[in-house]
Amino acid sequence: MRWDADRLDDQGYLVEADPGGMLPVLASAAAQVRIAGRAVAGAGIDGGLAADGRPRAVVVAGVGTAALAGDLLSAVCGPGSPVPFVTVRSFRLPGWVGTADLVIAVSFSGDTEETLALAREAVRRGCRLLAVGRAESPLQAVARQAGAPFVPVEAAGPARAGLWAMLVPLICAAAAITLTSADDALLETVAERLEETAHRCRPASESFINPGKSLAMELAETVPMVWGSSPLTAVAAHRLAARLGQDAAYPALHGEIPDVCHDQAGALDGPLAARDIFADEGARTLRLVVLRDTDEHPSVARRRELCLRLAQDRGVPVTELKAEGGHPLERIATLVGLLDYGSVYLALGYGIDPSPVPVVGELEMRLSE
Ligand SMILES: O=P(O)(O)OC[C@H]1O[C@](O)(CO)[C@@H](O)[C@@H]1O
Repeated sequence: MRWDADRLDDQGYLVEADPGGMLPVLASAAAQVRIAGRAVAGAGIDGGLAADGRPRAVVVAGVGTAALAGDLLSAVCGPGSPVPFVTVRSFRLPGWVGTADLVIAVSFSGDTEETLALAREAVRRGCRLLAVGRAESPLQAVARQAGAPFVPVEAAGPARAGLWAMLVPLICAAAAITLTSADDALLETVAERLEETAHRCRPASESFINPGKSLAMELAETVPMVWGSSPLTAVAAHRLAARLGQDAAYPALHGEIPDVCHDQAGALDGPLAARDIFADEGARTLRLVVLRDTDEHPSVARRRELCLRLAQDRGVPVTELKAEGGHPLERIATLVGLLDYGSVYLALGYGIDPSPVPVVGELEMRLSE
């Protein structure tokens, strides 16, 4: 696999190399937000959730992108939330989860083993349950049997492309129990932000003005360390690493400042950061990608600035992206919209079809043997 930036401006190639249509699917993010908003209204979850009052804790049960939606829910509701949020991404609920808690089982397919196990366990324990997933899926059957509310997920492409379809119901559910604010106007603002990014990152827009293609060109041939400067942008960092792994078969480290400074800053003095004077240009592979939030703790902002300087002092290349907007959902949209394009363009620049993840398919096949 060879990186070739010229591929990104070859319109014929971008269609041919993307048979699963990941680029058009990315462009449908805004539509996903609007459709999900209508699905929530149609499911009538607001009244039911509000009538039962606030739970003791909100537990989001899911894996992969669904779990990431749970992390985003927690970050959007913020550290001031009177109710704790926990994302469970395996087969068992923690022992303390019980009748006073709301378990939200999320699965794009509605047919993922871990999530179904968690949803069934929540029912057995008498927890309040909300399910979000594909219509007529096994997850919907669990909800139906338990008499629990269900929000259908409608989106094209693989699960990772359905982030907005899964996240919007979670945000609306949290709003129904007054843990965040979210109304139609906010969803429309988020949709417009995603539309704007899709326009700027559209395949026909040339690399030199296309932020998605520029990001891919910066990431190419580097090992990215992606650091968020708030809990919200740290989830965006995780999102980029997850998408790179799935779209582009590409590794990336991620974390949140300040914690990540303790764990990963050491790499700035490591073998991937050092310049090999005997090698060609490509020898230095580390890149620091910093995802800034508008809402940063002052001590975090100071560490962010200093870490950027430490990287620059060592000649390690840096990419800095900043979230925009007021509401955290809007801010995350401005970052994730762009990062998703960067990841898909990176795959295409390497000649990789961004839709299938063959090794995960193989894992699932072996598990079913
Ligand atoms: O949202 P679902 O359908 O439960 O899938 C969970 C995860 O499993 C995968 O489909 C495969 O690992 C991921 O892409 C996805 O995030």
